[in-house]
Amino acid sequence: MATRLLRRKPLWLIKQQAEDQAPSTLRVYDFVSLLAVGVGGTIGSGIFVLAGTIAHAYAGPATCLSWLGAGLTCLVTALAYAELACRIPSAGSTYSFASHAAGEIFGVYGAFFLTLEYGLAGSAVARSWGDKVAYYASDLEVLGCRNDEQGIETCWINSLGGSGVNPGATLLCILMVSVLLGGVEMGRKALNVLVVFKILLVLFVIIVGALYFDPANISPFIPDPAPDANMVGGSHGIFLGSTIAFFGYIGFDEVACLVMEATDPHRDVPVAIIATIFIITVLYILASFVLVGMVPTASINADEGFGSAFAYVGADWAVHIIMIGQILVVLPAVVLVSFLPQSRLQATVAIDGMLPRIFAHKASNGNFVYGVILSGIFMTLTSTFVPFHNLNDLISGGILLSFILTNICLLFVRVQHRRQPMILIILFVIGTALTGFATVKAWGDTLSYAFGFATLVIFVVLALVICGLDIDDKVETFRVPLVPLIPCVAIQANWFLFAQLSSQGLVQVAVLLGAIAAAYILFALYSTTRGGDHVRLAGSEDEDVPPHSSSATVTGVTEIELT
Ligand SMILES: NC(=[NH2+])NCCC[C@H](N)C(=O)O
Repeated sequence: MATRLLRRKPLWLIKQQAEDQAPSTLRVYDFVSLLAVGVGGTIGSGIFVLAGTIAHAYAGPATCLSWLGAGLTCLVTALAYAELACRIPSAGSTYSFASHAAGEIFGVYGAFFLTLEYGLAGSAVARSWGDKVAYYASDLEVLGCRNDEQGIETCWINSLGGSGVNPGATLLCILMVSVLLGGVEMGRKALNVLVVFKILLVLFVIIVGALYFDPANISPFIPDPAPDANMVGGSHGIFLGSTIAFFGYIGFDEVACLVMEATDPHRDVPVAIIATIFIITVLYILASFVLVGMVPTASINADEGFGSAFAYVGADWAVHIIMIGQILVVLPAVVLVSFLPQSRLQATVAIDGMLPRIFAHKASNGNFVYGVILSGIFMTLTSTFVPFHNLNDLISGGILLSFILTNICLLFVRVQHRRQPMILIILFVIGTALTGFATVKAWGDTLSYAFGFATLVIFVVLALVICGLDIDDKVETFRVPLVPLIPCVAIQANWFLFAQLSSQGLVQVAVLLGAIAAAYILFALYSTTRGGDHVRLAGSEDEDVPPHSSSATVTGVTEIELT
C-alpha cells in the first residue's frame, strides 16, 4: 500500500496521455485567449465584495496593502505554475504535477483541491450571482421582488420562501454549462468578449471613483489597532485582510490547465499566467485604494463596497452600471471559466483509472461531453442548495494547500527526486507551517514574532544550502529564477495566509484532508483486490521517454502492462 501511495507517474506517460487527449487540431488558445481565461476566471465577486469587507472591518484605508500582500503571495506561486505547466504539460495541473513529483496520494489531494477551486468556488460565485440579482431586483422592486420597511428584501430569486434555495444560481449554472457544451471554440469566444467588458468595468470603477477621491478619508492610513469593536486595525488587520483578499485571486492558475490546447504553450502559457497575476494585482490595488478614498471607512458597506461608495457620493448612475456590469458580465464570466477546466481535470483522472472512464469520453467538438454534463449537474445542485458563507475558508484553505503542494513539486523536480534533499525539503515545509502558525497565533507578542522570523530565515538558508548545490537548471522552457529561494518564500507566505483562516475553516480543511485519505485508501484496496491496478511503471519514473520493452498504450494507465 505504501508503495502505491508514493509511486510516481512517469513524465513520458503524462506527456503521451496529454497528447492523446488534445490532438493538435484543438489547439485554439492563443496568448490573448489564455490571458482572457486567467483574468476572466479571477476577477469576480472577490474584489466587489471583499474590498468593502476588508476596508470596513480589518485594514481601513490600508486595504490596498492587504491586496498587495495576497497578490505577492500569488505571484511567487504563479511562477511555479508557469514552470511546471511547461515541464509537465497536462490538463491535470496540480494533480499531474503532484502525481509525477510527489506520488499518487498527493496527486489525489491535488485533484480534490482543484475541484474546490473549479467546481466549488465556481458554484459559490454562481450563488452570489443569484444574491446579487435578488438584491438589485428588490432595490428596483422588479421581477416580483421588494424591500420591506426595514430594508429587508424578499425575493424568490435567491431564497425561495426563506429556505436558502437559490434558483438564480441554478439558472446561471445551466446557462454556463450549455455554453461549455457548445464546444471549445464557443466557450473561448464568449469568454474573450466577457473579459473585455469585465476589465472595462474595473477601470470604470477606478477612474470614476478617483474623481470622488478625498484625501481626508485616508488619514490616518493605517488605523490604530482595534480602534473600535468593529475594526481589527493595525498591521494585524492588514495581514488578516490578505487572507480574506486571497479569494479574489483564486483562478489565475487555470491557465495551466489549458497548456495542451494552447497554440504556442511554451511561450504563451507562462507569460499568460504571470501577466494575469500582475494585471489583477495592479487593478485590485488601485480599485481598493480608490474605494477607501471615496468614503470614510466606517461608512463603507461590508458587503457591497463599491455600490455603497458610489451611492454615498451621490453617483447613483454609477451604482447601476456597477450592478448591471457584475450581473451581466463579471460573475457569469467567472462561473464559465471555473467550470471550464473541471471536465478536463476529471478526464485526466479518469484516464488514470481513478474515475469512471465515461469522464474521459471526448466528442468531436473537443468536449468531454459526459464530464461537462455530470460535473455541471453536481455544480448546479451545489450552488442551488448549499449556503456558501460557511465554506469560503474551506475553499481558500484547500487552494492554499494546493499552492504549497505545487511549490513542493517544483522543488522536488528541481532536485531531481534525490532522497536527501527531498527529506530536507519536507522538513522545511513542516518547519514553515509551524512558523506560520506560531507567528499568527502569537500576534502582537514581539518575542514570538521575532522567533517566527528567525526560524523563517534559518529555514530559507537551510533550503538554499540543501538545494543550491545541485539544482536542475537544464530546462529549455520557462524557468523560475532564484530556485529554491522563490518557492521557499512562496511556501512560507502561503502557510502564513493559511494559518490566518478562521478556526472553523481550519477544522473543515482538516476533516476534508482526513476524508480524502480515507476515500483514497478504500479505493486503493478495492482496485487492488479486483486486480484492476496494473503496475504502471515499467521503467524509471523520471524518464522522459517510454521504456523500449513496454507494450504500453497511452489510453489509460490500467491498460499498461508490466513487461
Ligand atoms: N476557479 C475559479 N475561477 N473560481 C472562482 C474564483 C473566484 C474569483 N477569484 C472571485 O473573486 O470571485
